[in-house]
Formats: sequence, C-alpha cells, structure tokens
Amino acid sequence: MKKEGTIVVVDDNRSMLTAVEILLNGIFGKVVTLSSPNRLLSTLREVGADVLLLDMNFSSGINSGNEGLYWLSEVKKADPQIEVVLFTAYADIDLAVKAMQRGAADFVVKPWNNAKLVATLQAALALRKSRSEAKQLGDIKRSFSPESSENGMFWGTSPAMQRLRAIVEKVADTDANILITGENGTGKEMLAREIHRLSARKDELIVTVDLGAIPETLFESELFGHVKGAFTDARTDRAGKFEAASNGTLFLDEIGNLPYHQQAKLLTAIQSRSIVRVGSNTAIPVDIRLISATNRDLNRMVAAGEFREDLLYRINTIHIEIPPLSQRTEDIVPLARIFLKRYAAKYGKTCDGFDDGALEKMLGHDWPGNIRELQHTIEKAAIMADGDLITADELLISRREGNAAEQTVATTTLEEMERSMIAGALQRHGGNLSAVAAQLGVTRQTLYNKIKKYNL
Ligand SMILES: Nc1ncnc2c1ncn2[C@@H]1O[C@H](COP(=O)(O)OP(=O)(O)OP(=O)(O)O)[C@@H](O)[C@H]1O
Repeated sequence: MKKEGTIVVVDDNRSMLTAVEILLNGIFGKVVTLSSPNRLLSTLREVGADVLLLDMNFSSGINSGNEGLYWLSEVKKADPQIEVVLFTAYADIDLAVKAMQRGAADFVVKPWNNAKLVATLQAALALRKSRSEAKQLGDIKRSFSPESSENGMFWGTSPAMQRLRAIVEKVADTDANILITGENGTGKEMLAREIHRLSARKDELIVTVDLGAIPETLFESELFGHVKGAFTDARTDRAGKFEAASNGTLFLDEIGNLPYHQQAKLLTAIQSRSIVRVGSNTAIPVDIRLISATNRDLNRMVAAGEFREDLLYRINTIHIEIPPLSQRTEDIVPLARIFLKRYAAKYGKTCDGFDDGALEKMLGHDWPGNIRELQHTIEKAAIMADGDLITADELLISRREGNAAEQTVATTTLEEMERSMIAGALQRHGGNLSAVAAQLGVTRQTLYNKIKKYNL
C-alpha cells in the first residue's frame, strides 16, 4: 500500500514517542515527533501536517487535559483543516467529548493498542481528505444557494405541537407581537427563528437580544444606541438593536429577566414605534416585528409586582406555550434520529440507529433539560459509538427512579451539586460568563438563569 500523509506526534514521554514513531513510520508518508508543544504551530506549517496526534497532558501542567484542549484550539485556529487525534492517559469521557466538540477528530486512550491507534490515524487522514473535497464542493454549492435549511425546526407529530404549528402558520405572516414561553431547552429561540422565516420579513434580519445578559448600565445603549460623547466610551454614533432590526424581527430572549425599572423604557419604545439614542433628543422611527421569550411565569410575576402588566399586555398579542419534551413523547425518537444523523456525519461515525435497549432508555427518561438535553445526549453517544447501533450504555442519561420522597431528596442533592459546580467555574474563570457557559456546556442564558436561581 502506498505510504501517504504527514503525521505530527507530540508527547513529552520520549520512549513513548520513539515507540509511536517506529510504529507509524512503516505506515504513513512522513512522521514528525515533538517532545513539547512549544514549536508546534510552526512545525505543523513547515511540514504541511495532515494529522496531529496530541497528548492531552504534559508533565509541566496539571493533569486536567486543559493543556491539550488549549493546543487543540490553537491548532484549529491556525489551520481548521488539520485533523487532531488526542492521546490521553485518562479514559475521561467528558474530556473526550469536550475535545471532539471543539473539533478533535477522535481520541485514543493510553496504554494504546497498535492496531487501534493506526486505524484511528488512518480514519483521521481519510476524514481530512474528504473534508477538503467536501469544502470545495460546499463552496461551489453555497454560491448557488444562499439559504441552508440543514438544522431546521422539527415539528413532530404530537397533537400539542400540531396545534401549535397551526397557530404559528396563521400568525407568522402578520405583524402581531408574539410571546413564546416554555421550559429551558424546549426550542423557544428555534421557534422564533421559524416564525421569522415564515414571515414577510424573512429577507431582513432577525436580531436577538439576550435581556438577561446585558449589564444594567449598558441596557439603554445596547437597545437604543447612542450618539458620540453620550458617555465616556461613546467615541462614535452607534445604532442599537432596535434600529438594527428595523424592517426585520427583534427577538427579546429572557424578557422575564428584565429589571422592573427598565421595563418602562422598553414599553415606551414598543408603544411609540420609535427610539431615542442615548445622548440625543431626536426620535428615530423603527419598524420591527417583536417576538419575546421567557421560561418564567409572567402572570405570576405581574401578580408579585415584578413585571409590568402594561408591558405584558403589549408583548403577548399571541401567546405560544411550547410543551416540555416529556409531554410529547412521540417526538423523542424521531428527534433523536435527526440528531444522530447530524452528529454521526459531524464526527465521521457510521452509527445510524438505536438498539431496543437504547430506545427503551430514551423513552423511560423524562428529559428535564428538554430538547437541548436530548441533543447533547445524542451528541455524546455519537462520539462514543463503536457500532452501527447506539446501545443503552452509550446513552449517558440518568434515570429518575424511586418514590416521590426519594426524588425530592435526589433533586435537592443535584441542585446543591449544580450550585457548587457553577460557583467553582465562576471562580475559576474570574466571573467570565461566556467561558463558564462554554465549560459547563450550557447557553449563557441558562447559566444566567441558574446564577440568579442560586443567588451566586
Ligand atoms: N423542534 C426542534 N427541532 C430541532 N431542534 C430543536 C428543536 N427545538 C429545539 N431544538 C434544538 O434544541 C436546542 C435548544 O433550543 P433553543 O435554544 O431554541 O431552546 P430555548 O427554549 O430557547 O432554550 P433556553 O430557554 O435555555 O434559552 C437548540 O440546539 C435547538 O437547535
């Protein structure tokens, strides 16, 4: 067989490096070894690497795999086409999942099996070739079709979603303000985008504002813009989200998190259909279609004096409540199949279905994190999958069992665990919400909600 492909191997254990070099030299076109990642980026460039075999832990660092993750992202930044296979002494599923989510092609656990290591590197090399061909093809295709419906919304067959779909089809093409409610991860943002796509404004922008995530001091300038000199950092005139969304759709996510005193400013803009940039006196007309979303009970908040009734009245001309996944069980398996197809393609896996045990496990779980939880579970399963069918063991979900009293105890413990995990991550990342959200695998919004919930 023709020897091809350039493989770079980085590991600080020299005897291991020699063993791998001898093994791979007989199989690949060129093998380059490095005992430290210091010159990694320049070496990859100089030798034109196809695949990098990267150790997750270097003896100088802590054995947390962070150094490997760091180099993985540096390499992908420098050349997204290089395939990276991670070498780890720890059969740590979470680390492997994290690495693959950040673009690694696969991972091999030490002590390694020679045949498995070679097969994994060969698969990564083949992946690199087919990706670069697909990229060329994709570039050509994209130039002909500007819209991609690849990750579109799945409605499913449950009566609840069918009813909801009928409402959406009726109202999408009007300018009615829509309020979408539902638990975390039920697909509120996805539905907002679908409504925009079905509306006459579909060729204009849908601009999303995460109301829970804007610092109080920046609220007005983010939403309404500012003029030069309005405050110290205002060096130029700048439009806000309302103006950016003009002629299109403004999606106000987590509207229930908007502090009370700012609700009046939002109401004024919606009512007058105009905004005034901070530091200016001139009203600028804006033509927006408003969609808002929250997982909180706004009627209860109104009753508790936390949400303005007049604002609620304005934003919920049409109210759509998305049911939790546990109330649309007929949609679980079809959704899981959609996600499996997506992630098997992403991670170059051949699995294309679930065995009976996996189906039973999926249907027996109540999915408190809804579609997002299902999606993450299937992504992890696709990463871990070895065969053609996903098995129950590859679906890493926790069953909720036991009587009600036991469940309460379990929930409290889980909440405590969650609180301390978030608190720890916040401390580690110096309060940087984006970094914490990325580490914990949740959206900034979910993180924000939990920070509020746990008073962190
Ligand atoms: N009907 C659907 N079909 C396919 N994928 C979906 C559907 N609904 C949600 N998803 C996927 O589930 C994930 C969560 O969806 P989304 O962010 O819209 O939920 P959300 O209710 O806005 O969550 P949160 O309240 O936490 O912000 C996304 O990755 C989305 O792509």
